Amino acid sequence: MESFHEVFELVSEYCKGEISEVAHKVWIKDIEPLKLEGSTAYLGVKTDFKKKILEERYLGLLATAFENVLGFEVKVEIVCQPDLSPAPEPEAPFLSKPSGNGDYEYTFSTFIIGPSNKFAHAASLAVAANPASTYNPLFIYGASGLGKTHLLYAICNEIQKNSPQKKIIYAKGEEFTNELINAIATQTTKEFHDKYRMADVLLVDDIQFIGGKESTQEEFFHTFNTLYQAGKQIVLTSDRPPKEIKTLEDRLRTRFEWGLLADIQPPDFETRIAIIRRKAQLLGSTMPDEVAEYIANRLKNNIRQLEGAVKKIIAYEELAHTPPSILIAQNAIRDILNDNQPIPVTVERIISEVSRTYSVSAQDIRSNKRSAQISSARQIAIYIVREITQMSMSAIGEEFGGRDHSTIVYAIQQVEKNMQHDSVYKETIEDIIKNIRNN
Ligand SMILES: Nc1ncnc2c1ncn2[C@@H]1O[C@H](COP(=O)(O)OP(=O)(O)OP(=O)(O)O)[C@@H](O)[C@H]1O
Repeated sequence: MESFHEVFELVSEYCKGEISEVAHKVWIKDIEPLKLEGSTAYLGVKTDFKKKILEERYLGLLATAFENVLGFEVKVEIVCQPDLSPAPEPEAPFLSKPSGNGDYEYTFSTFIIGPSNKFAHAASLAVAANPASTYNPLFIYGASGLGKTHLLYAICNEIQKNSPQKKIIYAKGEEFTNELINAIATQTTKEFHDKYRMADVLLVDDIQFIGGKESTQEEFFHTFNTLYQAGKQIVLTSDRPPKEIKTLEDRLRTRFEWGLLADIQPPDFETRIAIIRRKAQLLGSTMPDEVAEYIANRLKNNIRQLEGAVKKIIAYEELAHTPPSILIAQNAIRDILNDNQPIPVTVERIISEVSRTYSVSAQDIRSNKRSAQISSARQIAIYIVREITQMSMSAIGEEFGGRDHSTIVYAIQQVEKNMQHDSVYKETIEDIIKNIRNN
């Protein structure tokens, strides 16, 4: 029989499907499976409070999960043992420990190399082998779903494997921003500084999201300098190169360009085929050549989509006992393309991005106030709404304080005119549109 730990892993997995991710993380994930004696499972927790909550709310779920996994009825006993197994302090904590996507780990060995990504791959390998001594910072950029996060995690995993004592901190640009805002609100900015500035390796995914946010950029600037001067490695990813993140301050842009910029392009046909085959293999199956070619000819720009198609086809194979065929691939691809329809952008989202960029409140943008700064931000918001939504002029007017059709047309013409004469103005608007679309 498998060890009780393994049994409990399956129990925990079962529970995960039944309750929210947060509840699972808080109440179930950290349970210490102690022993199975007869048909009683003893589960350890660190505090009386946890024991109480588990007993009140989750005993039934745990019992059902055990029964499901083991095939017989199990009585669950929660034991509070604060001293017997104190929570070990991790040696080198990740902020949010990156691993993989559930099917496989994001490591160098699961990354397929082709002409489109070999430069970024080689640079990542070099950084992982010798942090802070080759390329610093390493800045990886490319469109969505092409493997930036995979490479970032691979660097993390490799450094952690070779030097477990190193403190690796991983965050998304958005998380860095939100954490800072929380720290400011709760007056814990010192803890925030300490946390990031103690890193031996700092990896920030989707750094473009700090663009336009003044205090975040300020904070990141100091974090960057502190780490860089102390000889620590920094790795950043973005959907575009630094010079195209128009709302990024120059002092950050130049720093991001100090090290190495490595781009990732969409994979060519051979690489797409290799990826399809490898994904099928990782899922314990094989993809017939004609099906692999069929997929590779239709999904060209996004590896996440290729992977999604392979997963669907193999799930179908397992559930319906039907081998992969072009017909099944056709359905899978149709589903993937439908699933990936962009979420419609709301006026609220546009206004909030404009408000952030020009430091004008969303309320003022929607109002009738006429100061130059507010009017200009409002005109830009109107222009962007017209550019990227299907709304009619009068519906847009409604959103912006009940303005009439001609006022909206006037605002759009003003912006178009300004864009022709002022390249910074134009690029900032393009940047805002990219952020809205990519979020
Ligand atoms: N070269 C590759 N070999 C194997 N798998 C890959 C490769 N590139 C991407 N993938 C897989 O494709 C999926 C999407 O990749 P990833 O999340 O790294 O993309 P991304 O560039 O970070 O996208 P986004 O900007 O949307 O976050 C992942 O599951 C990843 O493992």
